Order: sequence, then C-alpha cells, then structure tokens
Amino acid sequence: MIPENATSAAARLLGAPGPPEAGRRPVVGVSLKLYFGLAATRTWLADVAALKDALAELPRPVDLFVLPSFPALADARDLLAGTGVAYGSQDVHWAESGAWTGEVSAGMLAEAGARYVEVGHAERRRHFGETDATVAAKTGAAVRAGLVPVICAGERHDNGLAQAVEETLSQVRAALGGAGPDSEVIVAYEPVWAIGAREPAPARHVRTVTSAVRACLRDHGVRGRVVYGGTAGPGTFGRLAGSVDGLFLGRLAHDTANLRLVLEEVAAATVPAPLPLRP
Ligand SMILES: O=C(CO)COP(=O)(O)O
Repeated sequence: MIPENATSAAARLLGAPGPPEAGRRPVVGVSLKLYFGLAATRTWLADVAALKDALAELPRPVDLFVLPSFPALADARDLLAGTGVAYGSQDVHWAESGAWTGEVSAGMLAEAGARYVEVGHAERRRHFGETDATVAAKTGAAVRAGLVPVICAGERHDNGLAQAVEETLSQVRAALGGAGPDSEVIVAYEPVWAIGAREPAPARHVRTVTSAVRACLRDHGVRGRVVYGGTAGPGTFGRLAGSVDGLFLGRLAHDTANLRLVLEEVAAATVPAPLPLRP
C-alpha cells in the first residue's frame, strides 16, 4: 500500500499517481440533473452569480461551469453574464441536424452560449441506453462545435482498484475515439457506486484511477483535465489535491455556500510541480 504522504517521485516509481502537470487551470463543475424546476433553477443561478466577487478574489483562477436543464440555458446566459461563470448542458445529440425528434445539437448549444457539454453520465448509460459508441459520437459532435465535452466515466461496482481502472479506461478510450488529438476535454471520474451516496470514494482509490486516466489522456494527445465526482463537496478536494484538477459536483452544490467553500479550497491547494518530460 502506498502511504498518503509518500513523495510524489517515490509514489510514481511505485506506480502510484503523481501530481498533474502545472499550468492547467483548476476547474469546478456542477450538474443540476433534474433536481430543480425552472423557478428554483433561476434562484440557484442568481445565487451562483452572486459568487462573482468571491470568484474574482480567489488566490488563483478557478474555472467554474454549471449545467442546468435545457430550458434554463437562456436564464444561465442572462443571469451569469459578466460573472465569469460558464454554462452548458447535461447531454447533446451527435447529429448536427435532421429528423431527430426531441434532440438538441451541439451547434444549437453553442449558439445558446454553452461552453461545456456533459456526455456519458452513468444515469444516461443506465436509464437511456447510452453506450460507448453513442458517447464517442456525442464527444465528437461537441468538439466539432467548439464545446468542451465533460466525459463521465467510472466503474459500476466497488470491486477493487484493478477493475475500476480497467472499466474506467475502457470508457475513456472509447469516448476519446470521437475526439481528435489536441481537442480540449474534461474527464469526470465518477465511480457509479459513489454517486448519490453518503460519502465520496476513498482518496487512494480516486488517486489511482485518475492517474491512469491522466496517462490515457496524455497518450491520446488531447488537452485534458481530470475531475472527480460522486458525493463531492467541501473537504473532498483537499484529500485529492495533487491528483485531480477539480471536482464535478451534484447535490452538495445545491447550497451555494458549499460551492463557495469548494472554490476556495480548490484555489488554495498547492500548485503542483511540473512532471518530468516523457522520454
Ligand atoms: O453524478 C454526479 C455529478 O454529475 C454526482 O452527484 P452527487 O454529488 O449528487 O453524488
């Protein structure tokens, strides 16, 4: 077992995760899923907009994005204007246009001012039959429209680290098949068993899987950031600092006081040292 306080160099030698490369801006995202109606979403967006000064005063910049339901995108555009908070959607269709009743294209999202689009969330895989192939197609559509795909990936059951790494990497590799080299992506590592749970996944587990995801992004040549999601909230990033670029929040961001604490915690974390160049 790798002690939590092992130096990063020693930890890398042992095959454990090292710190991410310096220079990537930390990032915090929130998906509202279907928790709020339109009026409640507007109230919440106004509360997020009120974090503008707190965001500007952070000791280092942190990207913040929020993903409300489709009908609230226009409200996000209006309420978040001038705050520095970006927004996007929780899903996208792979086709640019055509006979696809009920679907929303990446181009239309870009026109609506979206910057990020979530693809492949576990709930979409489970309830709406999303597969690695559809997630890859959606990732490609997002990239072509100039959006940043937030690729969700994670193992379904807590059956140990080896299986977690294998299942997660297989989802990430498949999704990246839709994104060319040099694309900008975010991978949200979300172990399914830690979503909607009482506690986030243990830090050592997250560190190991996200380290493997980071290596996969590097091999693929994309500009990627890796965040953790699954009952994440205040206190989570502190335990993971050095292994992820930020967090992807659900329920615990409904109270924006929590969101503010998370932003402060992420901004205050030690800036990681650069990794040595690959041979
Ligand atoms: O799935 C998640 C974010 O997309 C995590 O949700 P919770 O933080 O509510 O567990």
